[in-house]
Amino acid sequence: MRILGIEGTAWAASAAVFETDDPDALSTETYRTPDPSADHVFIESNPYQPESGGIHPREAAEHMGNAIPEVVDTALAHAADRHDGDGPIVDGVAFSRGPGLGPCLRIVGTAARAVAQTLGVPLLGVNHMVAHLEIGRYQSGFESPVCLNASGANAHLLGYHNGRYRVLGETMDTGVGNSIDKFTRHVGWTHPGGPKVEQAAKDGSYVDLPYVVKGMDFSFSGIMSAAKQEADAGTPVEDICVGLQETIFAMLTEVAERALSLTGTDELVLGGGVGQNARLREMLAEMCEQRGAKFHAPEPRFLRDNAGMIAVLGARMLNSGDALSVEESSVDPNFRPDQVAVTWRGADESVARAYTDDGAIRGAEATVDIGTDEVVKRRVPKTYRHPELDDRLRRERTKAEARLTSDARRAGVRTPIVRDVDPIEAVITFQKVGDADLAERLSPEAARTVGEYLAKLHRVGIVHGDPTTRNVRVESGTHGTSRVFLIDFGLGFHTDHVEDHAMDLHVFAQSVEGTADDAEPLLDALEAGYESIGSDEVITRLREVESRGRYR
Ligand SMILES: C[C@@H](O)[C@H](NC(=O)OP(=O)(O)OC[C@H]1O[C@@H](n2cnc3c(N)ncnc32)[C@H](O)[C@@H]1O)C(=O)O
Ligand SMILES: Nc1ncnc2c1ncn2[C@@H]1O[C@H](COP(=O)(O)OP(=O)(O)OP(=O)(O)O)[C@@H](O)[C@H]1O
Ligand SMILES: [Fe+2]
Repeated sequence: MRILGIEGTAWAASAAVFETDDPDALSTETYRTPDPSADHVFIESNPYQPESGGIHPREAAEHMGNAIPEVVDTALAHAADRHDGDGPIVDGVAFSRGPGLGPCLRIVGTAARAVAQTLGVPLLGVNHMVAHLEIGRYQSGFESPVCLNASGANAHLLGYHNGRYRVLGETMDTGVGNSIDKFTRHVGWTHPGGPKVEQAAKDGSYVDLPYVVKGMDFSFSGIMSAAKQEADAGTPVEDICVGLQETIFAMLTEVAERALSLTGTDELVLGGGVGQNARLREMLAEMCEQRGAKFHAPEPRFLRDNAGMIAVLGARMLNSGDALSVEESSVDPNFRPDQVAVTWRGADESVARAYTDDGAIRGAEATVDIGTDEVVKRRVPKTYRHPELDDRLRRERTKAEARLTSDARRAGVRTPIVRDVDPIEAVITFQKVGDADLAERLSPEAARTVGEYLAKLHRVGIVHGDPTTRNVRVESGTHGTSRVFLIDFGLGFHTDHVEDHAMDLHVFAQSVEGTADDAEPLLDALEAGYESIGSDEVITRLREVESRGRYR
């Protein structure tokens, strides 16, 4: 099978030819690790380089108008060379349908339709974000990994469940590459800034910057303002670059680890242009090695925007009969990865794995030894993090967790009793509570209680910070009654901000959607529980958080 791919969502005008002698490796029925020697990928790209500032949509579209026909011609000439005579020179034309800049996407769509019609072959509309993560999954042969996409306009964690890619966590403001590029513009460097930050960081020393994760979500705006202020105050820019890399990439590594811990999977793949950064890859590889997980990052030509990843996913789509008619092939600048009906994967595959509790649990942050009536939680040093950052986080979180676990109980929420705290060693001894994590015992009744608990916390100005289905314990009593406990307050803090309260609900909802078969009744119960005690304003804000398009 031979597929032409076309990419042009923002800066890379790119065309590719993907050819495989092993089409079985594309299919879900004969699932197995692809044989890399059976594949051939040719990529021709022409990047748009803004003369000053960031990407200008109009200039980018002009670039696509000139460069797309050229790269497509080059790729088609290559396909013609490899063709042995019968039938059309490619079996299908795959193109980036979105997300991206509208004017650029329209040029890509027009080119793809023209080639597909001329050759009389199927048209394949690819979601660019799903392509960023499927390339790593295809190459690695991993069955059901957590996927971290670290690209320019986005940053998110995805896992496949029930026929779709679920967003397990994502940026609450700008994409990771765009955030870095904004800082480099501030200090007068040309676009793109990411590679320059990586280079400059080689000569700098670490400076502290704000570190913001909320469950598996995160945000970059605070750290970026702080970085700009440091630059204005005269801190050497190389030092800020070290601080930026250490902080941002530790955040991404932490949320990736939390997603592994939540889903129980032991496979991680990386995608997106920021994935070319060696320090990010090093942190992820180290984290995975330490928890016995497998990690795969594609080579740089498949990480940055490229048509190779579009062609490879197009081949899988064609293989599952997932072609588009010309009439329904319009582009979509806001195409979210969780909107894609995934036809090329088995309906019962899932990122969520059965959980084994063997007496010592490895969470995202800590190791937890489970005794008969006590548990000991140790925040062991994370060697992927800069030692200063690691010390700070372990100490702060241990103190916050001990204090908030007790504060929450006074607010009427069931939590384990704290028996001992050692903030220096970052160890807490708790009463053992519950007989399973909520992830194993999902029920609308328990979800309702979680809603009530969060409302009680918010009423006294406490945010949990990480209320996932693994941070709720359930104890079954006689006659079908059960008691519910909240644990793991390490990311908690005190605030009355509606946004932070809504984020607690959002984090819980995402953890349910990523792993439950029927999330709807659980989420309804969560909200009903919350509304019975908490403020409507928070639910209204939750709707807003959920609807935020993040492709800016
Ligand atoms: C929608 C689509 O157009 C968009 N594409 C995109 O953002 O291009 P991508 O190639 O995935 O990523 C580009 C970003 O990747 C950053 N980047 C490139 N090399 C880097 C490096 N060595 N270290 C850090 N960032 C790097 C650049 O600064 C830039 O912000 C996306 O995937 O979000
Ligand atoms: N007090 C407790 N009683 C019973 N089980 C507990 C208790 N505390 C923790 N556990 C078990 O240990 C697991 C990990 O604990 P915890 O969530 O506190 O660690 P973590 O490393 O912070 O995890 P993450 O950051 O991934 O949520 C829990 O999911 C739960 O199964
Ligand atoms: Fe991209």
